[in-house]
Amino acid sequence: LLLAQVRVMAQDIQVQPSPRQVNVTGKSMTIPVAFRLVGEQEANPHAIALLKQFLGDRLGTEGFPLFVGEKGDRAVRGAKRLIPDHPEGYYLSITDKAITLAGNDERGTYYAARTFMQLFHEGHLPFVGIQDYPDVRFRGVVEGFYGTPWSHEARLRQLRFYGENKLNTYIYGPKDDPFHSSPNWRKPYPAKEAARLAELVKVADENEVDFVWAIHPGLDIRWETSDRDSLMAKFERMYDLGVRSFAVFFDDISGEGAKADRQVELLNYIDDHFVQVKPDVTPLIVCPTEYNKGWARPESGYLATIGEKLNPSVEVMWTGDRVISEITREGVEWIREQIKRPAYIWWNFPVSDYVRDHLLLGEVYGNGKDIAGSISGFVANPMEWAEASKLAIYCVADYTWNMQSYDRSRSWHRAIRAIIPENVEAFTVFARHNSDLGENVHRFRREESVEIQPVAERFMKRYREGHYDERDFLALQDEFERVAEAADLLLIDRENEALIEEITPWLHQFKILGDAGQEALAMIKAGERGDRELFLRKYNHVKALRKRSYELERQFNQNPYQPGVKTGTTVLQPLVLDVFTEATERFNRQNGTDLPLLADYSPCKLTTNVPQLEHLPLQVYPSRVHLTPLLEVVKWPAGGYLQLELDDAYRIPGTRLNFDVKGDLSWGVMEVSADGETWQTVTLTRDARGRLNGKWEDTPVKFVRFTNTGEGEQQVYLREFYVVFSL
Ligand SMILES: CCCCCN1[C@H](CO)[C@@H](O)[C@H](O)[C@@H]1CC(=O)NC
Repeated sequence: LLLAQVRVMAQDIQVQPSPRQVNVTGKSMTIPVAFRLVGEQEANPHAIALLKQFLGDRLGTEGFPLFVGEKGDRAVRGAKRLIPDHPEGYYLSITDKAITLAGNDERGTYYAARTFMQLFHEGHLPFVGIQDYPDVRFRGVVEGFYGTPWSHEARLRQLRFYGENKLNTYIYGPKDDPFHSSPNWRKPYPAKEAARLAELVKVADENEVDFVWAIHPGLDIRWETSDRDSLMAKFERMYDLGVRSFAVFFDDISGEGAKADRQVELLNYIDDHFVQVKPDVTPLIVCPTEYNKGWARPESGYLATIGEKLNPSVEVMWTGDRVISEITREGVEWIREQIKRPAYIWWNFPVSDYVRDHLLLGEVYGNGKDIAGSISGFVANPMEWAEASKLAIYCVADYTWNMQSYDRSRSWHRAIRAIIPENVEAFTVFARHNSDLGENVHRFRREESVEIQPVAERFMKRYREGHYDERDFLALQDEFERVAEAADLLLIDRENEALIEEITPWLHQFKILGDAGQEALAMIKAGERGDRELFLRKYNHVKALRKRSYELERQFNQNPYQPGVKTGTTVLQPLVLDVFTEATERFNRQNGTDLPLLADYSPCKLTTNVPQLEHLPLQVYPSRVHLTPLLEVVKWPAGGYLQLELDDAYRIPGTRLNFDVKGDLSWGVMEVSADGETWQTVTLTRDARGRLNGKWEDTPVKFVRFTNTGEGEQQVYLREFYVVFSL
């Protein structure tokens, strides 16, 4: 046995998530050429399988002893006192005599094995004693977004990723799966989907992940025994497929399905007659209709009913103070009071189904580090881009396992190394400029381009004043070069093809941004040197790049909500536009020319007095304006109006309203006006799919508005509202 000559200190121990207690002697040993497993019969079979697969032919009947087992197993009898008395806790020790992997329970043993595997990577084994356990009981991901559900392969990769990062929960709840939600929640999955779900459950088990199957019945549930029995029957079928963890989602619904006492009656019935009678089913999880503080209405008594009448064994989900929000100590203490139990956090990040043209690749920050004792679970709702979501998921794994030691920047850098080790630098450049959401209906924002932002701001200010600092100019040029390089390096990356496939549209957009930035800066130099020919070359190149960018937006990632491909929207894109505009305006002044600036205006302004619509981004095309549809129920007060002001007077060959609403729309009226004073009503006709269509062929108008002229508040789903205009 050779003592390795390298000293290994605690901070050299690269274990993810960060372990709670690490004691080192400073010494280490070369990796034994052979190991023998002790305890195989009693230990968690998934841990044994993992070790066998990892050690491969190093495993034999002779060799260095590797003791594996749970508290009470013979193989780890000696370590009993050292095993942390916490769910999923473990004790790991490496000495010159033996290695011990001792779990407080089966999952703990599995985690000890995972940690052991990470200690291998430097080619020697440090002499270490680790006592570790997670802060949060249930940790993982809820696939709960609107949009294209993840593919089967993507889900398999996710489950293995969770096993590697000690996440123990995956909640299956894709809103657009018709067998999860309406209309087919009552029906069994067709054979093919059923087989796939069964495979997911198996792979989840192997990775010590609870596969939670969620049902979303609220859109059309009837509070009768027939629907209750349908739901129970569906759960039985999922149980037969191997599912041992269940959830009921009552989010994003209105009407009958939203009644608290009905929901509680059903949930208690499921708990009493299904969860509690099966030997091996984990606690039932519910996502309430009032799932964030912004929507909680004390007068409705909804949360009070949940708190008082729902069986205490049922977990209740919560997204925080708003739908999309940072989770704070104050916030979780508030909800704990209401629901009389710790909340099970559904964190709506990095979900991007309300900003679908953006990638959210930034750091995970803003959540309290002092909330572990007040929550029972923490699951992240990801983007429809499974591989790209791993960045945030990795950080959530770090955060929920050991909150106090969580370091947002260290975790983010480790996440990138874990996901694309061959192109860390390039992906870091890409991710740091693809992290903010832009203006959005939830008004949730994230930092972006943090390092270069002050340089860009200072440069533009001084450039306008006529004396910028050359070092700032060079720093910006360098960053745009890195942007262009990163895009090309990642576009040819073959190591994580699934990831590159997801982000390719954004990589093309990123390349254009890098080129446009360098060329816009070159316009400044050409202008300063009075080199008209060069200036015009660069000017035309930037305009061409802008057009390519615009065409890319029309071609990729088309969806009815936020179609297109946005990148660097918070700092770099505006900087390119500012530099281009300033340089062109100077050129025009110096040369008496009138080179047009880039058309980046928005020909349409939205005004409204309906709170949920206030910050609705518009999708503007050459002759159409779309309102971004909303996934949530919109409460439209009497007198509430939504108004579009066009940039000129147009005819309106077509306008469409698609409010998915119970009953008719007689309470609303659509009008147009040329001056915003006198209004004419537009006749709306309903088409086969229930959508309301109108048009205005008379005198051109500048304003279009829709008003609730009825007596009371209406609740609608704003599925579609667009105006086609023509000169
Ligand atoms: C506000 C209702 C629409 C938001 C729905 N949110 C997410 C953000 O868009 C969406 O991905 C998801 O379905 C979720 C619903 C939700 O937050 N449930 C607890």
